[in-house]
Amino acid sequence: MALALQFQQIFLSPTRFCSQSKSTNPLFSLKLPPTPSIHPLAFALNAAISNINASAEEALLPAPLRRELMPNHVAVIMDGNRRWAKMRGLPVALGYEAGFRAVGNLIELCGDWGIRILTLYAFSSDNWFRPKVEVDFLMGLFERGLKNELEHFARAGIRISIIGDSSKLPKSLQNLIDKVVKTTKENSRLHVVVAVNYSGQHDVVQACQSIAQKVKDGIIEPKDISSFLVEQELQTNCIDFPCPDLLIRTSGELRLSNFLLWQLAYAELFFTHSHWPDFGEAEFLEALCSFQQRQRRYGTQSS
Ligand SMILES: CC(C)=CCC/C(C)=C/CC/C(C)=C/COP(=O)(O)OP(=O)(O)O
Repeated sequence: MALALQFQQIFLSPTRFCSQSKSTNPLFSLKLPPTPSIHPLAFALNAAISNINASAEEALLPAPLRRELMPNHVAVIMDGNRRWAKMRGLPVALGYEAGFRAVGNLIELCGDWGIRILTLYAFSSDNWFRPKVEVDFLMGLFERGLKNELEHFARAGIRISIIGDSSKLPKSLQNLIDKVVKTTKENSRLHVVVAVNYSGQHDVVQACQSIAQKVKDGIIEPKDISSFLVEQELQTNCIDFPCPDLLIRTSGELRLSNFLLWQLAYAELFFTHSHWPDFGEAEFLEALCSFQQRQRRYGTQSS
């Protein structure tokens, strides 16, 4: 335990979820009038500021990425935290800690690169069957992370939502989740959706139950049930783009593990052998470049 603590102090010093947000620089949000000002000097000045504005926006995106092809919504299965720890002879808890830091880096990159929604699979409804000490550690990590970063989320324009059945979580975590969700709900730079005690099958089942109830109550008729209506009833209805454009799964497993089963119908998939704690900027860039080279046809047109 002492060794673990020492490692934590040396290698896992607390980092902020997001560093100083580049997009909060007033230059980036400066709105210029659509028509040139009357005085030529003012016009030249406006044009110069406009160029700074444009180049600054572009500078946030690494060279191979094209802004118009960026995914709106990225979902991630953060697999391999325990394997990462075991490979290094470390306690599992340190794998989760390192995974948590990788989350912070990814949130920062998504904010900087203009991704609108990031959905993270933090705890599946099957994860309760893990050793109690591990589950307790994860619950503590979620609580500590949310508490420490709340102020920072608020400042960095990050909105937090939770999907899954949070009624089974420790009461203190439930209360904190309510507070974080309320405090950040007006933020619009990046929407981070954390799936905790989540099951994709259960999400579809609860949507069916809700629709069945509406039919029973005479609010709708069976013929009114459509894909659109089902989507409204899924837990991801809290976000602007409910269906992810890109799913990333780390650690070499090629499966969905009950994550966003309906919502991933047309997502592009990116799998990597890296364990989640090792997933950083270079690999995220690779995933996005791969995404930008895909032809998304939604089963309709030929190429
Ligand atoms: C607040 C927040 C979003 C925190 C994130 C912390 C974090 C990384 C959680 C992931 C938990 C989890 C069950 C991962 C699955 O991989 P695994 O650990 O089971 O790895 P394994 O496949 O090697 O066993």
